[in-house]
Amino acid sequence: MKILIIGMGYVGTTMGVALANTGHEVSGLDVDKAKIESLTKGILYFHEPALQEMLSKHLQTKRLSFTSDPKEAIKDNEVIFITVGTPSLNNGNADLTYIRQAAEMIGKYKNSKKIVVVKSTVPLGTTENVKQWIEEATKDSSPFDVVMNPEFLREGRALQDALNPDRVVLGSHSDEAFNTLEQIYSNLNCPFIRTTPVAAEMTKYASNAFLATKISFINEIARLCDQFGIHVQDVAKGMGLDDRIGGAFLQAGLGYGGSCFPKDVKELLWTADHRGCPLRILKEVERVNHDQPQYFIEKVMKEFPSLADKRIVLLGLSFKPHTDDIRESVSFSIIKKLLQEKANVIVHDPIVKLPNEWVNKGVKQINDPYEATEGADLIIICTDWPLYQEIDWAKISELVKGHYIFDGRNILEADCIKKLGFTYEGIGYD
Ligand SMILES: NC(=O)C1=CN([C@@H]2O[C@H](COP(=O)(O)OP(=O)(O)OC[C@H]3O[C@@H](n4cnc5c(N)ncnc54)[C@H](O)[C@@H]3O)[C@@H](O)[C@H]2O)C=CC1
Ligand SMILES: O=C(O)[C@H]1O[C@H](OP(=O)(O)OP(=O)(O)OC[C@H]2O[C@@H](n3ccc(=O)[nH]c3=O)[C@H](O)[C@@H]2O)[C@H](O)[C@@H](O)[C@@H]1O
Repeated sequence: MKILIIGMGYVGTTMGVALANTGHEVSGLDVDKAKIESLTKGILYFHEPALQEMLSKHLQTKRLSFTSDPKEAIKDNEVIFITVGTPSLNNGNADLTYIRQAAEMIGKYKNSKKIVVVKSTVPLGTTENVKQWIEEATKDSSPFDVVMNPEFLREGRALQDALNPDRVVLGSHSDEAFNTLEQIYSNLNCPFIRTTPVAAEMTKYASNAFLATKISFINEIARLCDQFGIHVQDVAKGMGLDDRIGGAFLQAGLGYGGSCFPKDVKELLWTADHRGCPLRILKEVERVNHDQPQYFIEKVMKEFPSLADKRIVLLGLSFKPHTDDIRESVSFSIIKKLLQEKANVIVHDPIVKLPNEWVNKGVKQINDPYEATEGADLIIICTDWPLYQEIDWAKISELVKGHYIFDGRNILEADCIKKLGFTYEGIGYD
């Protein structure tokens, strides 16, 4: 089938590659010409495991192409996915500017029957608005359907998730649209759910909100574990083996970051408040997450009442491993607090380049982990990159000045690290 995807970000690019891989003929459209230029040359402009290889492959099979020309792209394709961003406004509400622009663009250039699929995460009721925005912008009388089809992939394993999702949720009022989407996804071996657009929108927000809740829940339990000298990992393992609970998303640490959980939790809270139906549990989830970096810094400052002029090496800048995405990364909340305490901050990340804004504030990046840790007074781990488990901590113990490790992701074996002479502190783990 011929498919157009509007918005070549993390989701749109991954989807495009995955759909091309299942035999569809996919065009990717973006307003950002630099992204289109890069993708057309076969260069993935962000880091995502395995995606580069498959992008190159499907440029060669010619099942994947990219364009900046909305008129031709919309005319040529009957099925159009929208994967543009829905960032937070200052009040927490999602900014629908890009969604509306995409809808109006479809309306403007639409010349025949279309199925428009909203893949972006959009607030309750938005899919109906998309329909209206297309109608208002079009002179063309041929029919069109709108479907809400939320995306559940995770960064760092986006392609794997796109090729093997746990479920496909489709929200529409049209059987024909349901059938077309099921045909597009016919190679996927997972349950399909047919529902209304607004229920599909809610399913996406409720899923992210629930996962965020698991994280804040275990982080609070970890704080109590700290009080009693309990290893929270042991507790999470014991809980997770119960099928009704499940072991995923019970990794205590610095809290959740990224481009989605923080923004989607805010949006759902905003919507609930404005309907007079506040979500009390979710409010606390957000509060616990907000306080988690401060809780961690307080642990550090118990050992170091003054951080002024201390050489602190911070490991990990991305919001999670296997991605170069730093949107809402907790690492930067930690760096900010360390700078407020007048510390001397050195950072390391296997793939992220420190943005200039932070270089200008005096933060220094060193690309070799051994060179970075040389002369350190203390080390802070912010991202659970496997590299930080694999590096030679015995060698590092000979390079540092002070033997202190604060592990914000609980990734090191405390006993082994302590044997090397380090004082080790995790979260709910020491
Ligand atoms: N990043 C993720 O892991 C996931 C994101 N989502 C949701 O998917 C949506 C997209 O997220 P990302 O891919 O991370 O965003 P992104 O910011 O990486 O990409 C969005 C792209 O849309 C483009 N764009 C904006 N307006 C446009 C227009 N009128 N026409 C053509 N292109 C336009 C931008 O230039 C950008 O390249 C969001 O709603 C997000 O919440 C859902 C699941 C996973
Ligand atoms: O809507 C979205 O954009 C996506 O948001 C999350 O995916 P993502 O943000 O890529 O990454 P996660 O693996 O969920 O991690 C999010 C944050 O939670 C943290 N986390 C995760 C799991 C855990 O046990 N503990 C924990 O602190 C991570 O370090 C990271 O900062 C969801 O997992 C996806 O299903 C969803 O599609």
